[in-house]
Amino acid sequence: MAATHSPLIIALDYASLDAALCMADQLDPRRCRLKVGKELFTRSGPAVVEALHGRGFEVFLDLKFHDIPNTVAGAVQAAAEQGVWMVNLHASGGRRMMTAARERLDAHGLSTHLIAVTVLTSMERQDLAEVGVDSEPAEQVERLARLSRDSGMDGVVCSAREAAAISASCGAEFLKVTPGIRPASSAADDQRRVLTPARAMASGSTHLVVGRPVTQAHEPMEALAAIEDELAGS
Ligand SMILES: O=C(O)c1cc(=O)[nH]c(=O)n1[C@@H]1O[C@H](COP(=O)(O)O)[C@@H](O)[C@H]1O
Repeated sequence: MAATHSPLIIALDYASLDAALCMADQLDPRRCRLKVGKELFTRSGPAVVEALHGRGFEVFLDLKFHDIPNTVAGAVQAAAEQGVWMVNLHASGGRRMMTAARERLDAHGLSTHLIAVTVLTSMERQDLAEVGVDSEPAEQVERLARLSRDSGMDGVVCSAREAAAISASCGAEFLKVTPGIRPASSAADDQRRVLTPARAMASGSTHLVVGRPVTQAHEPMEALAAIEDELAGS
């Protein structure tokens, strides 16, 4: 498998294995990693992970586990045993859930990166209020990032807008995987807390998750190259 130094993770949000592989075949494992999420994995199962590994890509399996500790530990183990580079769970599942997942990976010598989703990048203050969280998103992200670090996570998923504060509190090495990346010319779609690629990296993101700005582009490789150019020039 080609290990890449690129911070780019392209989200393969497709409804079929064929569509996902058609996009993967236009991309280069030396220039990005790929993310497999809920829709694609629910339709195609582990076959998609195998197929992407076979093409040389490192895979972020984004299933955002959130359940009782024993169930999440088992799910994380199952993901890691497929050889994925990264897997995630929801930090709001709490300390015992995250610790159980960490301990399960360690007990089996599995080195998959384990990260926790803080506050989804589609959410604003009003969305948090409706689920009973009376905080600004940045404040809740910070709270969950510290809990994630203390529970043995390798990093968090957050908006790039919160990455600098997390670097300050949890350290530069703590992974900040940031979706909601939008080049200046792209639509925000359903995302709310967005930033451009260059500003996201300058803010301390360690990895950028990019979906539609690349996958919906007429020329996906050109869109990817434009992001690389923006990062190189920043
Ligand atoms: O865990 C994620 O990857 C994730 C967390 C989050 O807070 N927000 C978020 O958008 N994502 C994922 O990142 C990707 C963003 O895709 P685009 O909005 O098309 O760039 C999607 O696959 C989302 O599932």
